[in-house]
Amino acid sequence: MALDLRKYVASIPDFPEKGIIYRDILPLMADGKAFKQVTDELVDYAKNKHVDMVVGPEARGFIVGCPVASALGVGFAPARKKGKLPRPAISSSYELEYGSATLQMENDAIKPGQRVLAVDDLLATGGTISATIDMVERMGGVVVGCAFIIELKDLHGRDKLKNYDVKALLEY
Ligand SMILES: O=P(O)(O)OC[C@H]1O[C@H](OP(=O)(O)OP(=O)(O)O)[C@H](O)[C@@H]1O
Ligand SMILES: Nc1ncnc2[nH]cnc12
Repeated sequence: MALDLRKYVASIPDFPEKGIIYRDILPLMADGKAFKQVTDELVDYAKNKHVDMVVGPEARGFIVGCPVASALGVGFAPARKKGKLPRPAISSSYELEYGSATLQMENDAIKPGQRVLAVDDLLATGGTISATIDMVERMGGVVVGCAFIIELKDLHGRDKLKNYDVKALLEY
């Protein structure tokens, strides 16, 4: 029987700043059955999309994106926080719920025409996933879906993703 994944998300008030309710996926990842169900549900969403590559932003996008890529039998390309990649990289900057940041990808991580699934743990303002999509598209990739465990509806991240197919397993 399917688990109620909401029970595995911890909600922590006033982290990392007063007024933010931090939605913590680590309890979900710590439970093998819940983690597998998340992976299976995201793979199910992606399986008819003919995905060639999965991309995910550092850090929690790696935790969720890697098992999905592996289960789909495709590669994973990380979008890393600035200054971590040793080879030539492209950059994209963005604002988020608490602060701003720059992500980078190796400039040949996606080949022109590749069909890309963007994966992250959580959609808030949409800044992180939009920066990731921006880099994929500048390399010639085609984003065929955006998949999240959690969507924070009040932050309207979906408004930035109007041109994309979006899937979130849980809404807050
Ligand atoms: O939709 P947005 O407003 O961009 O927010 C969502 C992003 O924020 C969090 O990452 P964070 O930048 O806190 O980094 P972390 O994964 O390293 O904790 C989360 O994992 C998403 O990547
Ligand atoms: N409220 C939140 N909880 C966890 N991660 C986040 N990233 C952006 N907003 C977040």
